[in-house]
Amino acid sequence: MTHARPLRSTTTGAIRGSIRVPGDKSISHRSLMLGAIAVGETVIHGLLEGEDVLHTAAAMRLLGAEAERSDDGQGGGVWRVRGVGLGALQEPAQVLDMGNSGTAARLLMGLVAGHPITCVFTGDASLNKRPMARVTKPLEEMGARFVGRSGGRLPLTVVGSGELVPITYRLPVASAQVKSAILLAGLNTAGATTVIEAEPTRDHTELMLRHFGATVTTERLEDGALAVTVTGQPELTGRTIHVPADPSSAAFPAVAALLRPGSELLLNDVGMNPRRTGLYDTLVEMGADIAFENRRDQAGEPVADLRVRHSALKGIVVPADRAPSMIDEYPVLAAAAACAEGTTVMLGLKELRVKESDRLAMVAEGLTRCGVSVEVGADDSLTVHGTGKPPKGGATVLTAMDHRIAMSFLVLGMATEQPVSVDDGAFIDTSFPDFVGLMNGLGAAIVEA
Ligand SMILES: O=C(O)C1=C[C@@H](OP(=O)(O)O)[C@@H](O)[C@H](O)C1
Ligand SMILES: C=C(OP(=O)(O)O)C(=O)O
Repeated sequence: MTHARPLRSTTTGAIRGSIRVPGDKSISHRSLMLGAIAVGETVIHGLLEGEDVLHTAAAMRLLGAEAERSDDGQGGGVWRVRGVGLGALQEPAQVLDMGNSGTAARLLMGLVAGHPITCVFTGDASLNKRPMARVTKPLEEMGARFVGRSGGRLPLTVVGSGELVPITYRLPVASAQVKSAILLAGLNTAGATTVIEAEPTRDHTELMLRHFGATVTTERLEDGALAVTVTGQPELTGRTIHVPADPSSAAFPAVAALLRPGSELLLNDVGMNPRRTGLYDTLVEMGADIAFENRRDQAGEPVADLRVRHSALKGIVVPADRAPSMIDEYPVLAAAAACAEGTTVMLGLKELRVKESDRLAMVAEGLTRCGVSVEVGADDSLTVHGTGKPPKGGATVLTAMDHRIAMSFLVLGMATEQPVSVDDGAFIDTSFPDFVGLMNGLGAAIVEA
């Protein structure tokens, strides 16, 4: 990103239409990474062509895989990845730049840790502030080495090994990225590597590893935790993948439709993996009229078409144990809560502090600027007091290089008395290219500020 892109969103009429938001970002990263270490060709339909995923594609090329895009004849792209085989990633001659993406950085550090190569990782100013010790610590226990800045942040150098030792690791934080990094390192490790998670986080890595031919088991332990085990050194074979539409991206047009009278919106092919649908459960509890139609399985992932209609929302308490299944959706939920009648309390949000921005602080600051009464608790809870009337708006919200802060407040601006501006919408391209065009096609009014 070079130049800031201020945007302004103005109260709109109904949000109406039928769209497909871009492909799931988590599944897109994983399809490129596993395709790169499989034997043969992997064909990916519906890959998210956002900047985060394009950084992963560029990194896989530097690590020796081929990854080429061609038109699918329907206005989209088909990606073909020719893998090098497990253990055969090549030492890159350049720094691996992960841009704004925590998923790309952490999963790829796990993958290269299990290879006898040395790689230098960096990211943008946002990513280089984010904690990486949560990944480097277990990987060091397996035998990889890391050299970098104090506090284990990027830029850092990974000295991988083809002779890692398997571990059983209990996650100290509910993080699918940490779980995935350890499982990916365990792929090229003799024996069984196990990750224990007290709370179920997204399981796209497990599902996709099985799809490519690895043996991955998930066992519920007596204390209720899940033990995920990968058997090392599988034969991974190139596959065809159909990436569903991203439920985290669909959340933005969905909330916009809920907030605007007269709205009826159809969101097609949305991924409905139960580890990702906490926001939709929450919105329905708040009174949202959302129909989940045409439920089906698509290449191992559940999918549905969501029909969303304007609804009068009520404030509720969102329990902490729901956080892993909606961890990226709290900013847009807060926008919905600001327009609801009554108070919404969101519990267990400590992890929001270390996303692309400190989302807890940025959401509270932005809502306050828009005239919404909000509190951040000492327990990292977020409380939003909705009045059932449109918030005042009329502010410019700081986005801190965070795509979801930008999109959430542009959605809020569709329902406020006065327009809401964001200081920089450029980072929306990391996860939702053409967000502005798609939303304006539904009836929004987002313009360059
Ligand atoms: O594994 C993944 O693809 C992701 C996991 C989540 O991060 P954590 O695992 O750090 O919670 C989420 O915030 C991120 O957008 C994508
Ligand atoms: C936190 C997110 O992604 P990442 O961790 O990959 O930067 C996100 O997409 O909200």
